[in-house]
Amino acid sequence: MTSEDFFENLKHQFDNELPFVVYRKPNESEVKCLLQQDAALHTTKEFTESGFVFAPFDTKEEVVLIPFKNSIKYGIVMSSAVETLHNQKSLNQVKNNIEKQHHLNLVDKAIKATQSGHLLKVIASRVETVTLKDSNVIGTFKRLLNTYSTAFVYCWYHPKVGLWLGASPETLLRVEGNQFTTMALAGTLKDEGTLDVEWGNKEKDEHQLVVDFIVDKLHLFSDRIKTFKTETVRAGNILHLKTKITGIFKNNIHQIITVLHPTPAVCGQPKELAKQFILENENYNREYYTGFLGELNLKQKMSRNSNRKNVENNAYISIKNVSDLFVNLRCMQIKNNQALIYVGGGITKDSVALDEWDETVLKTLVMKKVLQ
Ligand SMILES: C=C(O[C@@H]1C=C(C(=O)O)C=C[C@H]1O)C(=O)O
Repeated sequence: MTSEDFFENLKHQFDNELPFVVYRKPNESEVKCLLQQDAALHTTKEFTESGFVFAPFDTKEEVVLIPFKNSIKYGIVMSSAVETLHNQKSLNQVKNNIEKQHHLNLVDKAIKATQSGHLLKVIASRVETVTLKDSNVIGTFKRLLNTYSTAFVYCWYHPKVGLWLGASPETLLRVEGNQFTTMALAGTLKDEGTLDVEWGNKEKDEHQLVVDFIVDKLHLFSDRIKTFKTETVRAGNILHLKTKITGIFKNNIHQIITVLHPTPAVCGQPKELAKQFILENENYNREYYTGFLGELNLKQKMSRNSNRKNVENNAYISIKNVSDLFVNLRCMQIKNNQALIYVGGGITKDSVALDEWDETVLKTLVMKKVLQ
């Protein structure tokens, strides 16, 4: 299939108001899509089905599933950049002062809460609306593909839910058989062209809090947990602190998702207190922002031993369940010719409100860069 046919099929699906998802995993060249053959709203509770999940921030809300069995799957390999009209100038509108003041108030309140109570960290977020001149969604998705090769780039649509696009730098959970990989991604700096940066204590502390939470929770279900060295990584125009964590789990994926999501990278610590603060104070609905999305229970053939000398074992192929879930960050929802861009940052007792505002402005540029 040519890339033209591929995108034409997507457009057709969208025009017919049928659910679909199209995505590319970090550092991969294959772009995959799932075209659901009906307009039904499928959901999952137990995470036992095979499909593509789209989960909201609030765990009380339904998790949407595009089931593999009701869908047509395509994939194309795109080694070189897709042809697009790239709009380099970002839509950096003059900030609405009311919006800014509102966010500063929220951050101030969050700082006070972390200074005076049991709350150690909370993510304060906001949504910024940009009016679009161009409503070509597939074109926007192509620009995302071209711009963010190291991110999980996606466009997800369901007529009963909405249209979302994003370029996430954060893995929630990758599972292959009984092995899992996750990451703590927290701590943000503007990318000034080098990875050799000095992180402040505020960033190091808020990062460590996420690492400790994940390791602590995973110990309940897993063996051989390994925490890798913390590194500085680039995500678009931004740098983050990242720590990879791996292990072997004894239970099912549902339990791990339940303890991980939402992590203190996107909610806070302690989790319930942070969630309560967010639901009471943010004054808007995050919907799927800081939720998660990705492939669930893909059946994948695995060769048991890749050691070439061992010819007998090489012939032994097993089928494994593979899931690859990402946190829904650096994302936007498109509604009535407007892009709703969702951004936030971790607040601790050492946060400075204006710096936190600047961080959210920086994060909006990730999506604004691909809008026209
Ligand atoms: C909440 C967001 O990002 C999260 C918060 C970060 C931080 O506070 O430093 C860093 C990465 C993400 O885990 C966002 O991008 O909207």
